Amino acid sequence: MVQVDIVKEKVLGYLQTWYGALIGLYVLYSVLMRISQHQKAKKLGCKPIRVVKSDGFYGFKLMREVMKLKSEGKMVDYNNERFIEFQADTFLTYVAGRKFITTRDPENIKAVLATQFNDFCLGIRHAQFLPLLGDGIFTLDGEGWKHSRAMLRPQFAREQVAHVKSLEPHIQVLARHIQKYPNGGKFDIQELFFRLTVDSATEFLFGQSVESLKDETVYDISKLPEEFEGKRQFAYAFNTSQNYLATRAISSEFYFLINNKEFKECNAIVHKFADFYVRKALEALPEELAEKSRGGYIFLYELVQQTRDPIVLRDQLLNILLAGRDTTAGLLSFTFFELSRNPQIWSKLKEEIYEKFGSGEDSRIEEITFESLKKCDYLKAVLNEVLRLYPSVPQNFRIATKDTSLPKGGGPDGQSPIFVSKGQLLSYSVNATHHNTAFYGKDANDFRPERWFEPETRKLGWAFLPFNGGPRICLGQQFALTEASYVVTRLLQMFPNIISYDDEYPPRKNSQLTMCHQNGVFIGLD
Ligand code: HEM
Repeated sequence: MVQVDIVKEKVLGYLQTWYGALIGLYVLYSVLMRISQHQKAKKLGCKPIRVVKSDGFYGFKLMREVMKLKSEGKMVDYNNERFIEFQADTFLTYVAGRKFITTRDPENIKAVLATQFNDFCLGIRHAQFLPLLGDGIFTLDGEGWKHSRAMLRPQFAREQVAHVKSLEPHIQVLARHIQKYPNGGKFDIQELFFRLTVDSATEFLFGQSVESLKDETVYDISKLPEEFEGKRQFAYAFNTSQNYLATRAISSEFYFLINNKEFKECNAIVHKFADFYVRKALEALPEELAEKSRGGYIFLYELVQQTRDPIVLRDQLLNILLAGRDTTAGLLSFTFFELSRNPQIWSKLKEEIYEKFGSGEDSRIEEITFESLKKCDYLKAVLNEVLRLYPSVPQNFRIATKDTSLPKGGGPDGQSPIFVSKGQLLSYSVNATHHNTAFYGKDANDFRPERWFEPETRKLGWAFLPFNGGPRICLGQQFALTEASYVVTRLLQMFPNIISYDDEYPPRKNSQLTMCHQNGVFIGLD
């Protein structure tokens, strides 16, 4: 009894110090929070999450392993394997001391992206991407995002994305690069696709391509109009800045530490390019813009009719460039990677394209339109299958804006709702969903476009989600599919034969902001 009194006295004495009182308050607050969360969870019908993994001391061991796997190009596949290993579609884990809910369950993904859209946000993506992207659709939450979406959505209407003609000059330059490797000589098509997509995207967005494909190996660059100093540096600067953004994203709350001189210089080059063309568009008369748009739809020229604010224009265009460029390059690269390994699929695709649009010298280029490409069923199946096996954004993140729940993952069978507290980090892996045998059968890991003609694949709903879903669904979906379809069609018409020089399967994948091949895609075409 005397002992208890002594301890009591000591604790009270300690609590009378300012730091003691502070700690006491914190403990009290935590206990009250836990009680309140427990009550909310009960009300929402939640049960404890079925699978919890500590992954070494608070996930520090896992983090080390994941960084190693990432550098080897194996992280994306490893993330899929964990669902299989844990026999769970949703689990809780720790990464560097932080609690993390991971899910591949389509019902949970649907809740996060659509039915409970307001319960989740992007978190600190805006701050992480701010130096390059400013305030734009891809990074904003809440009212700012709503406003951006309302402003940009009409620009992606069908007629706008229908312009495939402006792609042809870029394809011609791309073909010259391929012709440098005759008789099926080995080259990296991924590197060329990254240049193609930055060229076509800058033309579509700013009205001026950066023409990164036109280098001295295929072109007399002295003939290139240099409207201002810095245009030729754009592609390199944008790539470099993007890599910094990816590192800032991985660094989570410590993103601000990644802010060196190179990053700042590259951002400045990108901004200088964007500002130059924005200023030109703002200074031009409406009839001049209409004249310039005659050759193809220019996003900037339409957007100046919505806003005259040069910073808004710059930020939104760079947001779209970031969202649309690497994703399309990745889709094209994985498509040629798989086609080169699957001669039967290549032949079947050629048959469809040659029948519809001819081949070689007899190609009927003017017949390749948004509408006619949409009727190429096998081509659509091939692209779907690539997006299934290699979704450009394999894993994505959201943060809970309030105490809420997710429909699945709790209780002994994992079928009950789970509680998600405010501020909880959540990751959803569409890549893991796309590889789940429960939806795609035993051959879920195989590249088989034919599955897209089978009735069960057509009914997948939220189990096939390469473009996201709900209010934040990708705005450029039709644009990307049209561009990819056009490029595939034209390359097949020009080069009837393909060979693969990559023997590693599944391929090593580089997953920064978006996914691509770790070491390039080496093929031969002739
Ligand atoms: C294969 C090509 C593409 C894929 C797989 C893809 C996929 C996605 C995904 C998964 C998101 C959601 C990102 C998130 O919320 O965290 C997204 C958003 C977005 N995408 Fe795409 N995308 C592609 C091409 C494009 C293109 C070509 C454009 C524009 C020209 C574009 C414009 C956008 C925009 C503006 C958003 C933000 C939408 C919003 O937050 O409201 N995308 N895309």
